[in-house]
Amino acid sequence: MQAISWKGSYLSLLNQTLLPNKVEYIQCRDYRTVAKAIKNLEVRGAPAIGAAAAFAMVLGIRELAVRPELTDEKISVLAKELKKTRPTAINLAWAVDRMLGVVQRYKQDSDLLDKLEQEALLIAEEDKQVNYRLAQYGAQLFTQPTAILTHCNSGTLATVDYGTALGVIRRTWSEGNVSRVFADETRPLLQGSRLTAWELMQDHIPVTLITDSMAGWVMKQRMVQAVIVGADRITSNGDVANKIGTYSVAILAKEHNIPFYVAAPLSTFDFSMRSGDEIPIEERKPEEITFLSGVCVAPDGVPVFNPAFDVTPNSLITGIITEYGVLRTPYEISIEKLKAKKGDM
Ligand SMILES: CSC[C@H]1O[C@H](OP(=O)(O)O)[C@H](O)[C@@H]1O
Repeated sequence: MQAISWKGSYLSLLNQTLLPNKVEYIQCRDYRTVAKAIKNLEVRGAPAIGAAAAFAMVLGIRELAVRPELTDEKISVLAKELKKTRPTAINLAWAVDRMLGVVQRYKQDSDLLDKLEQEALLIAEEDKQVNYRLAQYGAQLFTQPTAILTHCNSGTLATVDYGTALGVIRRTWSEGNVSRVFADETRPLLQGSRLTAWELMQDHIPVTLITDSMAGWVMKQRMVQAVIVGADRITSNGDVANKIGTYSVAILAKEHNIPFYVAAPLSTFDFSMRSGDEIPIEERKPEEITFLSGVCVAPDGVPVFNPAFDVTPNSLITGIITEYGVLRTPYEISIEKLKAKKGDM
C-alpha cells in the first residue's frame, strides 16, 4: 500500500492520520492541498514528503503556466510555501530545489511541464530503487536471526516504496535473519503503533508493540540485539535528526552495547551543515500532546514543549546504511566520499 501515487492530473495520498482504522485517499489537484497534507502529516516521512513536494511543484507550475507570465517571483513563492511546511527533513527542500533546477534549465521550452512531470516521476522511481539497494546492504549486517528494535515509521508509508529502516528489516526477514521486531509506539503521533506495527503485520513480520518508555527494559532483558531507525537529515559529521525519542533510544543502545544503525538514502544527507547543532527542529502544536484520539489527557492550558525531532550525535551511531554501502566512523571522511555522488542526482 503506497503512501503516494501520481495519477497524471492529480496526486493521490494515503491519509496516514486515519491509519490503521481507515484506509482513505486524498486527491490533490493543486499544490496547496499537498502542502496542507504534508503539514498535517497526512503524508509523512522524509522521502515521501520529498516526492510529494516534487509533484506539488508540477501541480503548482501547471497552475502558474496558464497565467500571462510564469515569473521567477511566482515560482519562488511556490517553492518557499512548500519548503516551509516542514523544516527538518532535508528531502523536502532537496526535491523542491531539484524541480527548481529543471525550471531554470527549461523555462523557455514549450514542453517544460512535461519535463517537470518526468523529473518528479524520476525522483519517485529513484527513491524506490535506492531503498531496495539500501536494504541489501543493511541485510548483509545480519547473519543470524536477530531481534531488532525500531522507532517511529520508516517503511513504505514514509517513502515512495519499501522503506529505509523497515526496508532493511523486510530484506533481512526475507533472508531468515529477523526473529522479532520491537516497534516503539512513538508518542505523540504514534507512528510506531499506528503505522509500523500495521505495515509489519501486513507483511506477516513478527512485531511486538511497546511503549517508548519500555525500550530500555527490553534492552536490559537482552530481548533486543540491534536497533535500526530512519532519518530526516544527516549532517557532514554524521549527526542524525530523526523522530523525537531517537536520541533516547541511541543512549540506551550504547548503555547496553547494542548496535545502533541509521538507514537513509543520499537524499537525506545535508552536506551544507557541519553538525546536528545546525539542524532546524520542527516544533508542533501542543494539542498533539494534550489530546489523544480527541480526548483531553492534560490540564487545560498546561504549557507544552513539542519538538517533532531530536538529534543523535554520530558518536552513538554504529553505522549509517545507505544505497552506496554502510558508512562507519569517522563519518566526516566516509560522508565526504559520498558527497561526490550527490552531485549526480
Ligand atoms: C524514512 S524517513 C522517516 C522518518 O520521518 C519520520 O518523521 P515524520 O513521521 O514526522 O515525518 C521519522 O522521523 C522517520 O524516521
